[in-house]
Amino acid sequence: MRIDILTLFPEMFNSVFSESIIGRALKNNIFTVNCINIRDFSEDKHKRVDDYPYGGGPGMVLKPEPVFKAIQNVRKENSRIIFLTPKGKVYNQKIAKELSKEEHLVLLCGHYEGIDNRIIENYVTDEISIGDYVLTGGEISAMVLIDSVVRLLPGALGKKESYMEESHYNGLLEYPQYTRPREFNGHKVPDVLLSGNHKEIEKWRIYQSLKYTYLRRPDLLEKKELTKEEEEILSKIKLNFSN
Ligand SMILES: Nc1nonc1C(=O)N[C@@H]1CC[C@H](O)C1
Repeated sequence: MRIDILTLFPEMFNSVFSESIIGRALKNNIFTVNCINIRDFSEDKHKRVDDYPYGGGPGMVLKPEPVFKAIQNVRKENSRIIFLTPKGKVYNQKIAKELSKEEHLVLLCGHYEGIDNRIIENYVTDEISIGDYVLTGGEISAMVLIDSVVRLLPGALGKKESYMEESHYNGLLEYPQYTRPREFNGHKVPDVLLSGNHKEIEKWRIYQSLKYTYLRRPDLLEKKELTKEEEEILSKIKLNFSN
């Protein structure tokens, strides 16, 4: 997978691409990435990339020409041109999985009050929001998208870092995790996890996953096709936790 990032602040991405799992995936050529400064495509002698909004109002708007030139400079036939914006569809693991199968992602990071709408209407394929809040720029949203997509690419996660059972992967919240020591500040690890009884451990994990999802994200349960066993466990949970 190739990822091109169109941004006014390419330096913001340095640590993301040099550290941890994403840094290692890059080093191992699991994906390639290129940060492009939109300002390099401004033909204005002052390298301006923004201007006042037509119709008045506060703030500035990203001009269409430099953004268009930057997009044309990187786009390929089947590129997904993704504009990060609070007005987009809210990002989730399902979208991450879908994007992880693409060959080429172009991430357009907004700034100021936004971007000239003619770019969105005519050249953007996807508008994605990472949540209902307003950031100062789209760069952090782009980092969130890259992290969640790259970790799904074959070979990105090492043997130890399985993602098969993580929250929002199988549609439910993940069960609680514990590691050594067995007792910490008087708090013990649940006995079942020390029992070596994998059937019981699996049952405990399904129960915990359904419990957390029922209590914190019942909306995920509505979308999830539960097995008969999961339905039975959920009925017990509802009895135990019905307030
Ligand atoms: N929430 C979000 N999900 O993706 N991007 C955002 C976001 O707040 N973007 C900023 C809005 C104004 C500035 O243009 C950039």
